[in-house]
Amino acid sequence: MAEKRFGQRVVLAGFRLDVAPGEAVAVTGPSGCGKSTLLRILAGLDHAFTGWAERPERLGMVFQEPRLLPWMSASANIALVAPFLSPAGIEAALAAVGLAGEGHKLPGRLSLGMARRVAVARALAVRPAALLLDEPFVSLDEDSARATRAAVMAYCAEHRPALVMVSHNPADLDGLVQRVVPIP
Ligand SMILES: Nc1ncnc2c1ncn2[C@@H]1O[C@H](COP(=O)(O)OP(=O)(O)OP(=O)(O)O)[C@@H](O)[C@H]1O
Repeated sequence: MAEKRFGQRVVLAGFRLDVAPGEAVAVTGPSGCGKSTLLRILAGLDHAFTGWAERPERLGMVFQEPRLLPWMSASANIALVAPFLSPAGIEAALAAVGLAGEGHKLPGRLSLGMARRVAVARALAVRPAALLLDEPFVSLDEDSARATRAAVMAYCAEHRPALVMVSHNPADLDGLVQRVVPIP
């Protein structure tokens, strides 16, 4: 349950969301209704709100922008959050999102779509109990989006995290989530 104020602007008033382990939920709503704000609150990145939020310790988050460390290769960005993975494990994480053989590249040498896929691979690599995805497949071509969506679905089938995703794409809403929660 949360209510967040930005000056006079109030978002998420009276909003409540419960997501069980193994459940996948899409949050939809008009631009500016508070979807990204909700994810930040759920992730524990924003504490200045009225209400409460509970989350498991192991979180994976994909922001609207990839947010990779620009001085580290794609593989090193993943290794940073998942030091328990072997080089082969990191290569497998990249291959799962269609980026086999690209791990040596710095973020500046990746397209936006590739960087977004590295961000998804990084979020899955931490083996999160909750996965928070902010429009994760936007700006991906159809094949990349399909591969990346499949990687998320495979992770969910195997590890059963609670998944909260911001998306307007019917392909996500049909295939990936069990429930759509509109924010007014
Ligand atoms: N740091 C901030 N300072 C002031 N206002 C903010 C701030 N962050 C968000 N807002 C406002 O809060 C509202 C919710 O923003 P948020 O980014 O959560 O919306 P959203 O539903 O994710 O939008 P979109 O679909 O366009 O990404 C918007 O009106 C936005 O202008």
